[in-house]
Amino acid sequence: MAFGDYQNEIYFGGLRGSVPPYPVAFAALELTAEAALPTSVWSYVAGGAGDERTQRANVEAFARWGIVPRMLVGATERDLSVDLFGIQLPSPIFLAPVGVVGIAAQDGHGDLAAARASAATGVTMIASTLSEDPLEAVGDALGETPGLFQLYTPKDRDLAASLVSRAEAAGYKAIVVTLDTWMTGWRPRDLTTANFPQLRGAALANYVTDPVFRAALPESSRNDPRAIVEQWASVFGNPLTWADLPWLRSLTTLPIILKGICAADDARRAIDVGIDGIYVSNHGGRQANGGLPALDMLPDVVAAVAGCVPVLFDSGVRSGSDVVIALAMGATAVGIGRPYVYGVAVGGTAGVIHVLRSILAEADLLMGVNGLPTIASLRTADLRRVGALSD
Ligand SMILES: Cc1cc2nc3c(=O)[nH]c(=O)nc-3n(C[C@H](O)[C@H](O)[C@H](O)COP(=O)(O)O)c2cc1C
Ligand SMILES: CCCCCCC(=O)C(=O)O
Repeated sequence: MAFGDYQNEIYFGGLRGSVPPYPVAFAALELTAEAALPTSVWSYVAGGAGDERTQRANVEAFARWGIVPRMLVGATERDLSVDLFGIQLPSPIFLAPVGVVGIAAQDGHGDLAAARASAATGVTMIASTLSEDPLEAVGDALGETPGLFQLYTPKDRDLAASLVSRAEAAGYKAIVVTLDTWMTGWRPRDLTTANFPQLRGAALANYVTDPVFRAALPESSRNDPRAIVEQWASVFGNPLTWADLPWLRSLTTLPIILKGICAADDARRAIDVGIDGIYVSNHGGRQANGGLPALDMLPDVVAAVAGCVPVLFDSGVRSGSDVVIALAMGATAVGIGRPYVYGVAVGGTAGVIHVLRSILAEADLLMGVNGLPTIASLRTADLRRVGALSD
């Protein structure tokens, strides 16, 4: 079934009198998710760093780019598949790693909801270190869909090695190392609601199930939530440097992707030391305020990488048209972050499936009407900047 067929399901469902169960437009989804969540949870997932200007700029950046449509192509069949490390993925989108996502789910199992949606749609998921279900359970829920594991590298190297080897054993296909969040940025909404301590305790399943983590706790404290959170706080957040990369590389034969690389020089240097993939992201504006929109940093990185390794991208993607623009700029695959969290909030697994299918349907239909039926054709599309940065 073509991704765009989801449009027909919604139309004909509407004709039969059954309205779509979840909002289709992103703005409506956002409002519904906000209404469904307690204020402190909403503030955490929707909020960002500082006055959130970078977060807003991430979204607005997409509106400054447009594709020149091509006619008489007869793009009745579209192929949105991409290759990632030799794995053929049916679509070019993936679920970005979202920690603590369980707090947005009615049943607390947001990671499992996302993994089941990944299994149902074939959309790859990057499972966060900070999950409420152990990475093995999340991996099982992915079914046949390949998953990637995101590593928040702990200070304890043995614990890092243990997490990576568990991810390997659970069948994850790559390790995504996040570089930009070894400490949290200045997040006024969280500081105002003072909810961070409660959030921290909610997503430590990968730690409490880890033999290295458990061994570091006195036996009498292994089931004590306070001791677990304290132990976690003492190991979380290794401010990695270039000198750590050979060690990271030595942990696994799986491909390693670095998340948060936005400078061309950093991308080149990472490839020189054997990194297998670059992930352009500013963490959705949650870490550094006042920075450039992530999309505006993508072209330089794509040019620097020059096709040597895949370039993943996220931050600000809200629709199928955003996906198409990022692909036309050279991203290999495009990450969906907050929209899928809102899907969890409004409908659990079904909500995430709806969000993913809506984004894919829009991308598919857009490629058809623009006469750009494949990802390869998108790469050669005439993409024009339509406004200045200060618009
Ligand atoms: C609630 C929340 C939790 C996140 N947790 C993680 C995480 O555990 N690991 C990580 O690498 N990125 C994390 N991110 C960042 C996302 O992977 C992604 O970079 C970001 O959501 C993209 O921005 P957007 O959602 O505005 O499109 C998180 C984002 C949100 C919204
Ligand atoms: C103490 C660090 C917690 C990070 C939580 C997950 C995340 O990446 C986020 O953006 O929030």
